[in-house]
Amino acid sequence: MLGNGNGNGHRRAATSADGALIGVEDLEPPRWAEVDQKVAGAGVWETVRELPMAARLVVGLSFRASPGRTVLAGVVQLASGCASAFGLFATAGVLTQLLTAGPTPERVVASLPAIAAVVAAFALRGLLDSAVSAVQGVLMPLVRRAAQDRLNSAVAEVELLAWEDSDFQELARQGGYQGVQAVESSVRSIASISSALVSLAAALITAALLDPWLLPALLVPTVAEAWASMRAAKQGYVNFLSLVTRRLRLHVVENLLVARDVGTERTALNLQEPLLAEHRRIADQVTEEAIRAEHRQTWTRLIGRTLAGTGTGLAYCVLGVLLYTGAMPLAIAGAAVIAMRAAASSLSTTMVSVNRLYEHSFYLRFYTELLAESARRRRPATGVPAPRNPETIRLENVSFTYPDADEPALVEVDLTFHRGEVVALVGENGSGKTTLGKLITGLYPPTEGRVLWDEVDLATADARSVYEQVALIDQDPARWPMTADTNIRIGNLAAPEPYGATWETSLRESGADEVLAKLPRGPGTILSRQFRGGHELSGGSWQRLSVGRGIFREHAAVLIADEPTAALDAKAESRVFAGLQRATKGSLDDAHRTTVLVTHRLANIRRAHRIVVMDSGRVAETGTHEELMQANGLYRELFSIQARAYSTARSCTQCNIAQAAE
Ligand SMILES: Nc1ncnc2c1ncn2[C@@H]1O[C@H](COP(=O)(O)OP(=O)(O)OP(=O)(O)O)[C@@H](O)[C@H]1O
Repeated sequence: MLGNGNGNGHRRAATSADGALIGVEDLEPPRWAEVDQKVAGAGVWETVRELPMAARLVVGLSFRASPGRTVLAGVVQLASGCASAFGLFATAGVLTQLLTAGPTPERVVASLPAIAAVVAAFALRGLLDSAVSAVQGVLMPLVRRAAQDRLNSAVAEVELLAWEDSDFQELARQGGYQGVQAVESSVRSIASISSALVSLAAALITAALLDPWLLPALLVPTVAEAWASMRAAKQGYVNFLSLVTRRLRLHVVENLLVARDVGTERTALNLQEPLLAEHRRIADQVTEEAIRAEHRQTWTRLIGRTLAGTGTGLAYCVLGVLLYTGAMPLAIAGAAVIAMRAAASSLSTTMVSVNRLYEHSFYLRFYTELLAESARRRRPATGVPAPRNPETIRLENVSFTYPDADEPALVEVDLTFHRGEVVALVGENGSGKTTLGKLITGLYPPTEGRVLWDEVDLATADARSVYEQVALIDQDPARWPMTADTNIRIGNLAAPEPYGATWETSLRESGADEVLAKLPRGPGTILSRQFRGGHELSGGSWQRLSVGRGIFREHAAVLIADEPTAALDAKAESRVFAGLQRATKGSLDDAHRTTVLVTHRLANIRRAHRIVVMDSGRVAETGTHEELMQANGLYRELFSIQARAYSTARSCTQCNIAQAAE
């Protein structure tokens, strides 16, 4: 069952006695799953109205993927239905002629044209069915591709902050997998419904023409079967929703069992057994619930079939009564039986297909919901380009809170950065330095206040024109599973001279030249162990590539370097800091770029034009090194702690170890 959310992300911390390895047993379901619970609780009629929406979406996608093949599929499918209908009329004709009074040889001869028509109808039906399979076989992968592409394009445009929202992440996972799969499967269901409906209509019309009483008699099993199928489908969907969080947990644990990035700790901490136990525990719950749901669905289907069987029995009773009372001649009865059997068979095909589409419609909802949510979370194109090489970047009373966070990460920040400045951001862990870097560059929008590049509020500027001018050396750099040189070149894929002077400078200033020189296949070595022959780098080497990437983005007007040397050795570190100082000049002819440097190594930033000290999301102090030392505040305290460690005869590390031992 879904948890009863109280809105704070999770409810109770589990103890080890609970056996929940993740630490929280009762995770809150995503918001969209709560909404869908309402959908699942809606009446059958309300949800049946979803079917045309589902059909419209899938046919629309199919049409966009291949208009010609979509029309062809529709025509061939309808023709196949018509061939079945024609076969039914012809069969009814044969039986009527065979059962009329008179000598048998004459009746057989008289029915020969009708028999020929039956054979022709079935042959045509066979041919058309093959054509249907052929067209569908081509159309389905095309529709899948179109659906996936539409989704990818929508998701690729969402703002960065959306990925901080766990609801959106899970919706993207479900929509991308279940949703796209449902689109593809729905093509077959819709095609089969259109053909089965033609056959069903033919059977019902034949039955009604033979005797109008047969029509209501045939509708009873139809309604019973329809009710049961839809109810069972909805029960399946409710079950799916109730297991969303547990399946997510299962997925996370499955991933931990095979993920390479946690492989070392997984082995060294002997975590395989606890992870397996956790997986089995959740899998047991999911399986039990799935079996219970299957039982519920089986009961529903059984009730539906019983009612449908009773209905069919009633229909045959009606036929018997019609024959007994002489209301229907015996010659017509054979055709009536054929029409009734054809109606039952078409009905069953229609129901199976409608039911499948009905099931898919729940998952198509993820798809449409993800498209809509992505559109909502996309930064609209405003047509206002960000100023090129802004003279100033001003934060006015800026506050920022992460989605679902209780506390703000930044509070009422007022700051101005000037072109050509190197500004260092310092402060304790969690004081808001990284977050501030993301706001300066427009990667996150402020919750309150404004970020202005010159006089343009970034909220009104086209996002791409902002990012185009940003170089970001991330604290935890991306390890692009590409060749080593591409790992640097993606800093500026449009560089007119990819291996020109800027390339050389980037390699030299970042120390990436030494990394490339040691690679087994040189710059063309693939840096991912996912690929055969792929190579892995040390943490420091990855960081050098990241710095190289930042410097290679020479046209950027704003450079944010977040802990760019945390993993570097002392020699590489001093080289990188000197390189970043020089890179501040950039390639801008008439101006320097603005560099923001986030670091804990205070000795490296004494030459920064300005130092901003952050404390609990607020700006605590600003000034040059000398000014801040004189102010005798937080900066001086942090600096003195580091300086003391370096000024003793022993190294800081030895010092700390010695102190700990004492
Ligand atoms: N993705 C996130 N979602 C929610 N909260 C976050 C996220 N990233 C950071 N925070 C919170 O925002 C606050 C500021 O974090 P930030 O990473 O900006 O600090 P920092 O000064 O860069 O820290 P450090 O020196 O450890 O890198 C912290 O309280 C942190 O827990």
